[in-house]
Amino acid sequence: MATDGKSNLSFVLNKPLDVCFQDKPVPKINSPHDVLVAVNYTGICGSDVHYWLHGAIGHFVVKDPMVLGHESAGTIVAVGDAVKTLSVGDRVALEPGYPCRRCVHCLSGHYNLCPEMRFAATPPYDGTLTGFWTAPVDFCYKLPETVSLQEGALIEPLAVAVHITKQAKIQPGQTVVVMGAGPVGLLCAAVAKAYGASKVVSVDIVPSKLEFAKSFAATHTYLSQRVSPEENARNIIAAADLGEGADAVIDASGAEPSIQAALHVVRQGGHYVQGGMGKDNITFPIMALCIKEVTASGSFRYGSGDYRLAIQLVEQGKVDVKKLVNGVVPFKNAEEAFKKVKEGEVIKILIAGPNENVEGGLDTTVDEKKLKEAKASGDSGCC
Ligand SMILES: NC(=O)c1ccc[n+]([C@@H]2O[C@H](COP(=O)([O-])OP(=O)(O)OC[C@H]3O[C@@H](n4cnc5c(N)ncnc54)[C@H](O)[C@@H]3O)[C@@H](O)[C@H]2O)c1
Ligand SMILES: OC[C@H](O)C(O)[C@@H](O)CO
Repeated sequence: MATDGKSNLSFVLNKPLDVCFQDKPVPKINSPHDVLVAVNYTGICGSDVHYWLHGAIGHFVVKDPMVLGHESAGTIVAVGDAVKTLSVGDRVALEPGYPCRRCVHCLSGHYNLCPEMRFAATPPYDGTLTGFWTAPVDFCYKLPETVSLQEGALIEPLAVAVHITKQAKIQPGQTVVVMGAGPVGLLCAAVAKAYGASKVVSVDIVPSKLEFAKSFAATHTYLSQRVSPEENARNIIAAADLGEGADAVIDASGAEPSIQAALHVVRQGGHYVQGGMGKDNITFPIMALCIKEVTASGSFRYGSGDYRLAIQLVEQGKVDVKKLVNGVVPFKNAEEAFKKVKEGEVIKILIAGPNENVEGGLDTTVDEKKLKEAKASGDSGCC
């Protein structure tokens, strides 16, 4: 596709709470192994909102204007000379982090740990809320015919959940507790179920989130109380009849009280996974970890095979990511969408576009149907 003269509208964060639209040059295909993708849908992640509000996450500080967004799907509009596996018109989910491929972590298959990772919308790298995005072909995943572009934009958070849940080493029939019922916790619960967990308990401090969790993937829910972590843990175990404790506990909240309760909920010899990000340092119950010989793991983004598995889970109907989408807004309303996420009114909002007239076009079938249903039921989401 000739991109000369094409608009490449991008949603740029200048500094906290200061965003604008900029028409940037369309990126060039710099390697024969790259593809150029017209971005069709992008989900808003908590980290995008955090950068918008605070301009930093930990030591990642926005010093220069940065395009936001990293949960995207789009349509291929051009391919490099060496690309054999994808063609113009293919609909793809974009994996938004590009490792060096040479360091010890990349070579041992843990490329998500690459210290030279260039991750979209993690400063100093621009994100995917833009018209065109260029990426190595092996970080673009063709969507099966039955998977929509909107679902494609949700593959990124689902891949996060796949990676977290892999660390929990869940066996069929085991019991799993997931702390936090935001998008990541909900998806972890769904993946745990898909892995064959017999009980999946969602824990949160917001009743409406638990109601949704029950309708989405949880077999049991627990509304965390302002009591000691030990008491919350006893209550969770009793609420879901977990015997001596859960086989695996995943934290997808990043909240200190939840992490503390988690170590009391997990059974002897069970698995604990830290997926949530929060304060750098917290008080951590080391005696529970030690005496129960709990295996504790961290989980960061996603690695080999996670995107493919995420797409399969959607294709096979094992994780219905569409249910998380409360609304789809046009690109020009991106800031409104960020406000809605900040206000906690939605689980997931997708931003459509900015490209609506490129080859492949926009797949609006899912959102139009969903929006009509939402409007009919009086729940207009954010749109
Ligand atoms: N490990 C990774 O690579 C990775 C990737 C993306 C997001 N994250 C992190 O995962 C976490 C979840 O992401 P999200 O997008 O779902 O965020 P979110 O903020 O939407 O969800 C967090 C949930 O935790 C709940 N919560 C807060 N305190 C709690 C408590 N004491 N007990 C139980 N629940 C509590 C909140 O009500 C909320 O529903 C965040 O910390 C995020 O930073 C990690
Ligand atoms: O899903 C990926 C995450 O949102 C990112 O790692 C972010 O939290 C930090 O850049």
